[in-house]
Amino acid sequence: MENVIEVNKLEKVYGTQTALADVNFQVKKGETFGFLGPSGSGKTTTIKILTGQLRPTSGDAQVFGHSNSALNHQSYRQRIGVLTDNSGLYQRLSIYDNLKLYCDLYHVPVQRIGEVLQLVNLTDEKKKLVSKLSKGMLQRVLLARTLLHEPDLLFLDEPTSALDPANSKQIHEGLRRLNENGTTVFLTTHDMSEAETLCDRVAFLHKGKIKLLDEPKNLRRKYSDSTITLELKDGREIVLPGGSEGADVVYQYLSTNQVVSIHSNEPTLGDIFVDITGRELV
Ligand SMILES: Nc1ncnc2c1ncn2[C@@H]1O[C@H](COP(=O)(O)OP(=O)(O)OP(=O)(O)O)[C@@H](O)[C@H]1O
Repeated sequence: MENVIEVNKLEKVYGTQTALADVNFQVKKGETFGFLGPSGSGKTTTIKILTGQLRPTSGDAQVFGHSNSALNHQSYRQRIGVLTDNSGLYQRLSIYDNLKLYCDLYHVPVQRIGEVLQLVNLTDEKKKLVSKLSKGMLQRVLLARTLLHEPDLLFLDEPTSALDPANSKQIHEGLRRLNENGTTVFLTTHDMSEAETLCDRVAFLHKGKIKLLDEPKNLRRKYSDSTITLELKDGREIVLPGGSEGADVVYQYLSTNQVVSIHSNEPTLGDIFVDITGRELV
C-alpha cells in the first residue's frame, strides 16, 4: 500500500534539548496512525515538522513524496488539514457564518458546509453563535472547518483532550466516518483508550524515541501473559494459565455450572506503555 508519510532518522534539537532522536515510521494511505506519548515526548514537534511549520535538525520527513523543505508550499497545504487549539473563530458569528467565511476565503463551495456539519453532528446547531458554544461543540466546529477543503491527510494534535466522554465520542464518530471515506489521519494523543478505539497502528513515543510500533491488537497479543480469569458464582476469581492445562480447569467449572464470566488477560495499550517506559502517561 502507498505510503503517505515517510519519516527517516528524524532528529530535532532545541538548543541543548533533544526533542526527537532517530525517529522512523511510515503512514499508509487511508490509515489512522496514532502517535502516542506523555507530555514532552515530542508529539507536537513531529506534527510541526510534518506540516512544514518547523525544520528538523537532521533526517527526512516526506509527505505525499514532498521532502520537508517543500512542506510549507501552498500545493501541499491544500492537501492537508491541521486541527490545532488555535481557534480563530469569530465569536459573534454563527457556526454556519464562520464556515461560510472560510469557504469564501479559500474558494470552497458553500454546499460543502452541510456535509462537514453532518460529519461532526452539528447540523441542527448551525445557527448558534460561536460565543454560546460549549468546549466540545467548539472543538467539533474546528474539526468541521479543518475538513471543508476535503484534505487527503488530517493532522490532529490531542483532538479530545479536555473534552467530556460524550463530546469525545462525537468526535470519534466523525473521525471514523472520515476514515471510511479514505482520509488518512495522523493523530497524537496521550489517551490510550482513544488510540485503541481509532487507530489502525500506533507508535509509542518516549523521550523523543519510538519504543514500539504496531497494530494495537498485535501489541496486546505480544504483551499478553496468556492467562485467563474465571469469575465464579461463589464470588471467587481464579487466574489460570492458557493452553490445555487451563482449558481442562475451565471445562470442569463450566460443566458444573459455576462460571459467571471468562476473560483473557490481555493488557491495555496503557499497561504496555507503562511496561515499556516505566512511567504513567500524563
Ligand atoms: N520551542 C521550543 N524550544 C525549546 N524546547 C522546546 C520547544 N518546543 C518543544 N520543546 C521541548 O521539546 C520536547 C518535546 O516537546 P513537544 O511539545 O514536541 O512534546 P509533546 O509530546 O507534544 O508534549 P505535550 O503533550 O505536552 O504537548 C519537550 O522537552 C519540550 O520542552
